[in-house]
Amino acid sequence: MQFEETPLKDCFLITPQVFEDHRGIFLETYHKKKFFEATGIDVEFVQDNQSVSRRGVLRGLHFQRGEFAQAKLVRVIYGEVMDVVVDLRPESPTFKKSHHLILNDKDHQQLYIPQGFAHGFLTLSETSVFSYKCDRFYKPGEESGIIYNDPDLAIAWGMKEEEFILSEKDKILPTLKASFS
Ligand SMILES: Cc1cn([C@H]2C[C@H](O)[C@@H](COP(=O)(O)OP(=O)(O)O[C@H]3O[C@@H](C)C(=O)[C@@H](O)[C@H]3O)O2)c(=O)[nH]c1=O
Repeated sequence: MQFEETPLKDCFLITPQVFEDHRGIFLETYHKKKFFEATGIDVEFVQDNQSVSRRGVLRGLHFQRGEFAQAKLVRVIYGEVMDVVVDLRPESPTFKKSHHLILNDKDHQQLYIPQGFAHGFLTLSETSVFSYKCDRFYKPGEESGIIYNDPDLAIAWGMKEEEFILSEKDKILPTLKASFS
């Protein structure tokens, strides 16, 4: 299992060791001790989530407010997505910076997203199965976000905007400037 900090502070790309034999493959998807030794982050995950999406579905960019902020460990079990994170921690050297990368069921890479980030993903394959761990419980009413096509972030999602399928709440999320001026 390899850990590499992304251009965003405290946000890590994790590449598992994949063991392949005549039966198929095996990989560790989470190892608390290895995670701590590599990152120095002592996180306790309390909720696991899974979503299934079809091509063009864009979920995000989401976060929970204040004390309900969630760190997440995200991965793709099936298919391929463009995953996007934004550092929204005013005290961070990478405040208001975004990072995007492909996650898929071939590389099995994972992204550790600290508290104080917004997160979203776009499904590039016909279907995706997305799985993630969170260190705080879901808190309805404390959800917030940044609009996917924020002019300052100008995220390269890798697909034409006309093809995006969004929830009604994600269509009306505020801009970065409106929330963090
Ligand atoms: C996130 C979540 C949703 N729900 C419910 C609320 C709602 O009725 C239904 C769908 O919720 P949403 O539309 O918010 O689901 P979704 O748009 O997939 O939200 C997720 O997006 C990605 C990008 C994230 O990073 C996650 O933290 C989460 O915000 O599931 C839960 O019961 N528990 C949860 O933890």
